[in-house]
Amino acid sequence: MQHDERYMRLALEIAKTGIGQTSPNPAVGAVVVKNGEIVGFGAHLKAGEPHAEVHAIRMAGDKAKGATVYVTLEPCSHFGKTPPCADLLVEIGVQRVVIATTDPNPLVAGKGIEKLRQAGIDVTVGVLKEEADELNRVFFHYITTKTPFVTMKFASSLDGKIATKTGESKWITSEEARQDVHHYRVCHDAILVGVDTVIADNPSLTVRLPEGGKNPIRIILDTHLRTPLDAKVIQDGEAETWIVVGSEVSSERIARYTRPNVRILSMPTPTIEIRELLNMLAAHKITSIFVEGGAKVHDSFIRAGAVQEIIAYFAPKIIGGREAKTPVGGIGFAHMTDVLELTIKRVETIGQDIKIIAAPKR
Ligand SMILES: Nc1c(/N=C/[C@@H](O)[C@H](O)[C@H](O)COP(=O)(O)O)[nH]c(=O)[nH]c1=O
Repeated sequence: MQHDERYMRLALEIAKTGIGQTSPNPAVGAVVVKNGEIVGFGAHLKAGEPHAEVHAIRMAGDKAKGATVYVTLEPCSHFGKTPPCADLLVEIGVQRVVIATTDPNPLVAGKGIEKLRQAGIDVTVGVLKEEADELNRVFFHYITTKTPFVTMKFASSLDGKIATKTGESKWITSEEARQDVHHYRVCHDAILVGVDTVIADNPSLTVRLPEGGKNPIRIILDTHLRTPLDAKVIQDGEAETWIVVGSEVSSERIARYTRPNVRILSMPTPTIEIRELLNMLAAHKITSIFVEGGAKVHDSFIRAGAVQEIIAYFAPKIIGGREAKTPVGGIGFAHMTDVLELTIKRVETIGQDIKIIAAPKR
C-alpha cells in the first residue's frame, strides 16, 4: 500500500540519525502509526542503547496497543545487550508490523518475523527493501562476510594525477571537497594509509568538522616500520594509531614505537597480505575502513578484490607529467579482461570539483 511507503520512508530518514554512531550495530528507524496518526518514532543511536522500536513504542505509550509499527530492519529476536524487540512488540499487542528488510545475520534471519506471526501479528516484509539495504550496506557486509566494509577515496586532477612530478599535492581539490572527505572519516571505524603517504604528507587523518565527530582509528600499512617517530600520527595523541608491519621487523625496532596511543600489529608473513589484514582487523571489531591512499595501497586493495565503494574527486586542473603519480599505482592489471569493473552510483559537483561514487560490479 502506498501509505506503507510513506511511513517507511519516514522511518528510513529517522534511521539515518544513527549513521556513524551505532557501529558495530546497524542504523535502524521505527515509526508507530495508530488510526492514521503518527504516535511514536525512534532511532537506534548507539550500540548498547535501546533499539529503534523501543524508543518508538515508549513515545507511543498506551497508543501502541493495536497500532502499526514501521521498522527498517527486522526486529531482533535474540538477547543481545537489550531484550528482544520482537517479544516487546508481542507483549504490547501491536496489530501490524511492516519491515523493510530482514536481518542479514543467517543465525537470526526470519526469527523475529516468525515470532511476530506466531503471536498473530500481521507482518509485511520488503517495503523499500533496496533503500534499507543501501542504508546499512556497511553493517550487512560486515555481518555476512566477517570482514570490514572498505571505502576507497582518491582526489585527482582531471588528467588523473594525485600529485605533481615533484610530489606536490596541496591542494588538488577545493576546501568543500576536502571537507566532504571528513564526513566519510567520521562514519568509518578506521582510516588507512600507506607509510609513503605518512612520509610525504605527514597527515593527521583526524576528523575536523564544524560539529566535531569521533576520530577513526588510524591504520598505517608499514611493512618495514619506516613511519617517522616525529610523525603527527605518532606524536599528536589525537587518535589511536595502529601500525601494521611484516613479520621480519625486529622487536627492538618495534619497542621504539611504544606510546600510549600507538599499537603495532605484526602480520604472520614478511609482507602485508590484504585479505589476512582484513580478517585481523575484523577480529579487532573494525567494521569499516576508509582507505585514503596512496597509489600503492590502492592497487593492493583493488587487486585483492577488497573494495566495496570508491569515492573519486576530480578537480578542474591539469597536472601532466609522465612521472606524476596516479590514484592506483603498483602492479595493476595486465589485461582488460582482468580490470575492476564498476557501477557508477552517483555523480555530484562539490564546489568546483566533481565527485563520483562507484561500486565494483558484483
Ligand atoms: N591532496 C589532496 C588530498 N590528499 C590526501 C592525502 O594524501 C593527505 O595526506 C590527507 O588527506 C591529509 O590528511 P589531513 O592531514 O588529516 O588533512 N585529498 C583531497 O581530498 N584533496 C587533495 O587535494
